[in-house]
Amino acid sequence: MLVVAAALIDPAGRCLMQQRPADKRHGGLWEFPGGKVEPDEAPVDALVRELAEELAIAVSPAALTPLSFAADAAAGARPLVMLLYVARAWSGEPRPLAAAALRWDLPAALAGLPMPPVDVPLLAVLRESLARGDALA
Ligand SMILES: Nc1nc2c([nH]c(=O)n2[C@@H]2O[C@H](COP(=O)(O)OP(=O)(O)OP(=O)(O)O)[C@@H](O)[C@H]2O)c(=O)[nH]1
Repeated sequence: MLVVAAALIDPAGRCLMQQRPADKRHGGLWEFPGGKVEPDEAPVDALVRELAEELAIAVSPAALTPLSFAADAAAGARPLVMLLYVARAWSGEPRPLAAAALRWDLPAALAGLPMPPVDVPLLAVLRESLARGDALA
């Protein structure tokens, strides 16, 4: 299963995380907004679509910068590969259309949140990248 997700970073350097509804897989955990890539869909197009569906924001494909990826091969579950992009520009104010809640926090403050396994190393990469002041993040 290929999943795409975005770290939306605001001008204060805070990252948006959303909480999965209790009745879904990984319910209650905090995740990057995004979702599954459909067959024949380009990953960036899938992410633009998911951000519109989940948050009601418009993001240009050019504003999505690939950051890293991670894989989760947990026993009993479909192997998952997640591609994480960074975005600093979008239009609209993110609204929790699909999530139980949204929160904005500095990546360092997000580290203790309960999140799916693939998100943990990706959040660490994001923190390091932001701390270095990488142009891409
Ligand atoms: N969006 C998102 N999904 C994640 C993250 N980490 C992670 O393990 N996942 C998993 O990746 C899968 C994404 O599925 P989803 O349910 O969000 O995607 P979707 O909107 O396309 O699916 P649906 O329409 O079937 O509900 C879920 O199993 C979810 O638990 C993350 O940071 N963001």
